Amino acid sequence: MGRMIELRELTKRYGPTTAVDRLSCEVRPGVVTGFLGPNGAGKSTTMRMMLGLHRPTSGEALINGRRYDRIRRPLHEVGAVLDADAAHPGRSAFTHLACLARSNGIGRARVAAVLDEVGLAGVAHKRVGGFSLGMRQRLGIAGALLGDPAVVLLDEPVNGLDAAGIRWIRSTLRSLAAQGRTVLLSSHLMSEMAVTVDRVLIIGKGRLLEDTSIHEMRDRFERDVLVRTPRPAELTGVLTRLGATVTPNGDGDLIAVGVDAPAIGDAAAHAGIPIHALTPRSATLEDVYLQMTSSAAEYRATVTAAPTSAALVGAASAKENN
Ligand SMILES: Nc1ncnc2c1ncn2[C@@H]1O[C@H](COP(=O)(O)OP(=O)(O)OP(=O)(O)O)[C@@H](O)[C@H]1O
Repeated sequence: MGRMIELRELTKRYGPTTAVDRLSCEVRPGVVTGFLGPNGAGKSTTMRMMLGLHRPTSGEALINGRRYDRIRRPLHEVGAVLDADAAHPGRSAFTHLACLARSNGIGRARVAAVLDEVGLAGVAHKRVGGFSLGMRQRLGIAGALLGDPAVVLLDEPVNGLDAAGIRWIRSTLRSLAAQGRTVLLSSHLMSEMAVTVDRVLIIGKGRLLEDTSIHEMRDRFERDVLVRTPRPAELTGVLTRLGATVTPNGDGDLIAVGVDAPAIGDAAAHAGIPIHALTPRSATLEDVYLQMTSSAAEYRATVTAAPTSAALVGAASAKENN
């Protein structure tokens, strides 16, 4: 297989808890993939199995076609940042990386190069204990890049970072992907992911809910239009004849799906029905994600009124029936 991550029916149970449940998917090179799910969904457990830190109950996780424990020089194939505080606070950044490098047969020149790459060259000999969270994250990434690996894994890399730190991580991951690497990062926040990743793997309760691109996710969830009119019954008749699905929203307004705002305006004008407001709306990715994962949390869903549109609820419940 190519240089990528492959999960095959990966499963991890802790006593009665199934943390990861027959997860099968591929993470491709050349793009940034987000591994997304609410707290407790199984992201960390999955990443730890990819890195050979936990043994799967069944199934397997392959990196470039091999299980981690079969990889002879792991740092050269997969770099990981699981915990920003992995470095000893009393050591300097350089010493920390030099120890890591030595155990993998990597020279000191490479240590200096990665420190430069992450912007820590100026503080290479300062104690890690005095580093900010952003600096510790950079150091973690420097460690992950030491062996120039084709696969890079990061667990919640932007957690707690300020805006500049998040921007830096984002552009760093993009350039790593552009170099042809496989980049997987976990998060529980869709808002973070939407601007950073190309593809998303969404999990809930250890199960794969979605494996798609951000673009596809945006496109799939239909838009709707909020319409305010003093003659809702008549307008509903007109729009229904145009093929729209119209539902009252409870505040006296109508929600129309399957027809866009200009068509609604034209049809209303043609019928002589006044329009007081016409608002196209789209479900945000955050809404879509919350809807998806909340139904996973309940396993089988009674789909309750979504915070956004009727179209969104329809799409999400259709998916559950698959
Ligand atoms: N060592 C363990 N022993 C027992 N249960 C565990 C253990 N590790 C994880 N779990 C359980 O497995 C499930 C998945 O946990 P995991 O930490 O992988 O989720 P996560 O998606 O990474 O969540 P978070 O975003 O909170 O880190 C949870 O229900 C958790 O309680």
